[in-house]
Amino acid sequence: MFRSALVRSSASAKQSLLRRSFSSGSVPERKVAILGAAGGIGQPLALLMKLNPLVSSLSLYDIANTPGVAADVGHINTRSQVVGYMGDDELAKALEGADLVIIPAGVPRKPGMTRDDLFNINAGIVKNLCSAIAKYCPHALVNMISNPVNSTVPIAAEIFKKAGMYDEKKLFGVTTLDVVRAKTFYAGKANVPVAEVNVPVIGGHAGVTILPLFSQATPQANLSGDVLTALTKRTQDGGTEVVEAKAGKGSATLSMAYAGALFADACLKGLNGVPDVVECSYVQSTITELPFFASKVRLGKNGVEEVLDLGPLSDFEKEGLEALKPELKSSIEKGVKFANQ
Ligand SMILES: NC(=O)C1=CN([C@@H]2O[C@H](COP(=O)(O)OP(=O)(O)OC[C@H]3O[C@@H](n4cnc5c(N)ncnc54)[C@H](O)[C@@H]3O)[C@@H](O)[C@H]2O)C=CC1
Ligand SMILES: O=C([O-])CC(=O)C(=O)O
Repeated sequence: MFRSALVRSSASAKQSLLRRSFSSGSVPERKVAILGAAGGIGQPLALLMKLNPLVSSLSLYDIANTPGVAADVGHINTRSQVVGYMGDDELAKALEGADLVIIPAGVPRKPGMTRDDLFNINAGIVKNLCSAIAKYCPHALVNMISNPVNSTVPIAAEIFKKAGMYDEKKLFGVTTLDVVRAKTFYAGKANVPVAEVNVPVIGGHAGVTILPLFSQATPQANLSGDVLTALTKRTQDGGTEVVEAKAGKGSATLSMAYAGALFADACLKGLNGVPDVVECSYVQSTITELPFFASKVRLGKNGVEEVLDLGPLSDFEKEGLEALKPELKSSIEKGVKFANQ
C-alpha cells in the first residue's frame, strides 16, 4: 500500500511538473508544415495538428485554397500560430524553420486504380516538394503520405542524396493507417476493447505489400486460420474498400488524417525526448534484403532511433513476407529510377 501510494504521488508529481513546464512555456517550440494542406487529408490533418499542444507553429501550404483553410483553423483557441502559404513563391517561407514536414500533396485514387497508377502525377509533385525541403529545412523530419508510398519514399531519399543532406533517420513513409485498420478489424473479430489492441503491420503500403502480423496481436485471441486470412486480406484491401465506397470522390481522408496526426504526434514526442515511442513506419532498413521496409521503429530526438526486428512470424506471415518482396522491390526501383532520370 505504501509503495502504491508512493508510485501515485511520484506520478502526480511528474504530471504537475509537466503541467508547470507547459504553462511556463518550456515545451519546445515546434514548427509543423503540411504540404497539400487544403486537400481531403490536408484539411482534417490541419485541424488535428492545431489541437496538438506540442505544435507551436502550424504552416499550411498548398497550390490553392490555403488562405481560407488557415483563417478557419487559425481561429481555434489552441497553442499554435497558423499561417497559410499558397503557390510556389511561398513554399520557402512555408518550410523555413520546420521541425516536421507532413506531405499529403497529390492526387488520390478512383475506383479501378492501383496506388501505382498515381505514380506519374505524384512522383513529380513529391520530387519538387522534396527539393524544396532539401533547400529550406534540411534538418526536418519528413512524413510522406502521398501515394504510392512504396515509391515516393525512395524518390524523396534520392532527391535528398542528390542535395547532399540525406539523413535516413529523418524520412518516414506513413503506414499508420494500415495499423489503425488492423486494430479496428482485429478488435471486431476478437471481441476485445479496440483501445487495448496492438498489431504491428510490416512491409509496405499497397495491396499484398501490407502485411499485418496478427500472430503478434495483443490482447491475444484464438482466431481460426480462415479468420486470420480474411483479416489480413481486409487490412490489405482497406484503402480499396474506401475508394469503392466513395465511388469516384477520392480515397480515405478522415481516417488518414487521424493516422497522420497520430504518427506526427509520435515523431514530435520523439524529438522532445519522450522515451519508448514506437510506431510502425516505412523507412530505410536492413532488417530484410529490401532497402526500404515498414516495421516497428523507435523514435527519438533525431528521428529513427532504432528499426526493430520483425519478431516471430507464423508460417502464414512468413509466406506473406516472401510474397510481398518482388512487388515492393520493383516499386522501390521505380522510385529510384525516376528520381535519377
Ligand atoms: N499513406 C497513406 O496511408 C494514404 C495516402 N493517401 C494519399 O494521399 C494523397 C492525397 O490524398 P487526398 O488528400 O485525398 O487528395 P486531394 O486531392 O483531396 O488533396 C491533395 C492536395 O494536394 C494539393 N497539391 C497538388 N499538387 C501540389 C503541390 N505541388 N504542392 C502542394 N500541394 C499540392 C492539391 O491542391 C490538393 O489540395 C494521395 O496521393 C493519396 O493516395 C491517401 C490515404 C492514405
Ligand atoms: O487506398 C488509397 O488509395 C489511399 C490509401 O493509401 C489508403 O487508404 O490506404
